[in-house]
Amino acid sequence: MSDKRLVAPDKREEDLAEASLRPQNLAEFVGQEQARANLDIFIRAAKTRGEALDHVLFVGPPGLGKTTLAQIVARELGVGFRATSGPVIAKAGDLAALLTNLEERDVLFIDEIHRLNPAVEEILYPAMEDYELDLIIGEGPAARSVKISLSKFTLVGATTRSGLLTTPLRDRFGIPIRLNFYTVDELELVVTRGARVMGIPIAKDGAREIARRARGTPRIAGRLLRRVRDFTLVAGKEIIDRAAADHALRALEVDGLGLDQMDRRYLSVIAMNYGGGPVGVETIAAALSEPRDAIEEIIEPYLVQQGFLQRTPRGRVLTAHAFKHLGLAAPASVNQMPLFDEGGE
Ligand SMILES: Nc1ncnc2c1ncn2[C@@H]1O[C@H](COP(=O)(O)OP(=O)(O)OP(=O)(O)O)[C@@H](O)[C@H]1O
Ligand SMILES: [Mg+2]
Repeated sequence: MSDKRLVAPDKREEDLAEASLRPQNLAEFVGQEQARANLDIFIRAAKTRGEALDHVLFVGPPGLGKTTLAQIVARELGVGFRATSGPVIAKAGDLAALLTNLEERDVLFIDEIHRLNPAVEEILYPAMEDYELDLIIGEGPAARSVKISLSKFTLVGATTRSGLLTTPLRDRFGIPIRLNFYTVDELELVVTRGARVMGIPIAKDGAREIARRARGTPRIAGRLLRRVRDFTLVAGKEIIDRAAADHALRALEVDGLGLDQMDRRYLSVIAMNYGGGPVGVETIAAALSEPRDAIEEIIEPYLVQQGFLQRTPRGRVLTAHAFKHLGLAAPASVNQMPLFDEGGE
C-alpha cells in the first residue's frame, strides 16, 4: 500500500533526502514541547552527574521524529551512537556483541523494539537493569552461565505502538516519551525550515497550505514540499504560494484535510458497507485488501486524532464529521453517538 501513497507516514527510499533535513539538536527540533523540555532536563542532569542517561523509550506513529530524537539525545549527551532495529537482531549473541562493544555512556538505539525476538529480549533485561550480560555457553550438561559486565550505557528504544511491548521491557525504561501529531503551526515551521535548507523559495501561505495537508507528520510535510516544488518548477513559477501548493496537492489527490484516496476508501467502506460501524478491524482489512497492521499503524491514528473515527470495544465507528467529509448523510445512530473514544492504543 504505502509504496503508492504519497501521504503514507512510513519511510521509503526517496526519503533518503530526509537525512539532510533532520534537526541536529534539541533547539532545532520543532514541536513536542513537553517531551523536549523533559529530555533537556534529564540530559543536563545526566551530564552534570557524569552518568549515563536513564533508558528512553519513544512511542508514536511513523514519521513523527523518533529516530531524529534518538540521534539528538546522543549528540546532546556528547556520546557515541549505535543504531540497530528489533527484527535485525536475530540471535542473543548478536545483541551481546553490540552491547559489549559499547563505551561508557554510549547510546544504543533499537528501532522497532517491539519486534525483538523473545530470546533476545531476555538478554536485554539484566543489561538494562544491572549493566550485566547473563550468557549461557554450551549445551546440555556442559552448559554454564557466565556473567559479563557492560559499560553503563543508555538504551533508546522506538516503537510505533507501546501496546506491542511486553510489560517487563516497557517497565525498564525510566524515561518513556510519547510523541503526538504536530499542529499546523509547528508543521509550518518544519516546511519553512525544510525549504530554507533545500533552497526552495516559498511564501508563508504556501508553507501553511502544505502544513495543513501533511497529516500532522513532519516526514509527510517534507515529502509534500519536495513534490510541490516539482510541480512549481515545471509550471515555471518562481515561488510556492498557496495557489501553487493547492494546485499540486490536488493533482496528487491529497484533499483539503490531507486525506488521500486510501483514507477516503477506508472511510467509505465503513460508511457504505457497514452503515458507519461498528465494524471490526479485521473485516475492514479484508474489504480493503490491506494488512491489519498497516491499517492500525498508518491509517487510523490520524483519522482518530482528527475526529473522523472512534475505536470502541465493539469495533470502528465513523463520526458525523466523517460522513460530512465524504459528502454523505449520516445515519441517525451516528448523530446521537456520544463523543468518546475507548480505543486508546
Ligand atoms: N520535530 C521535527 N522538526 C523538524 N523535522 C522533523 C521533526 N521530526 C521529524 N522531522 C523530519 O521528519 C523525518 C522523519 O523523522 P524520523 O525518521 O525521526 O521519524 P520516525 O518517528 O523515526 O519514523 P519511523 O517510525 O518511520 O521510524 C526526518 O527526516 C526529519 O527530517
Ligand atoms: Mg525511525
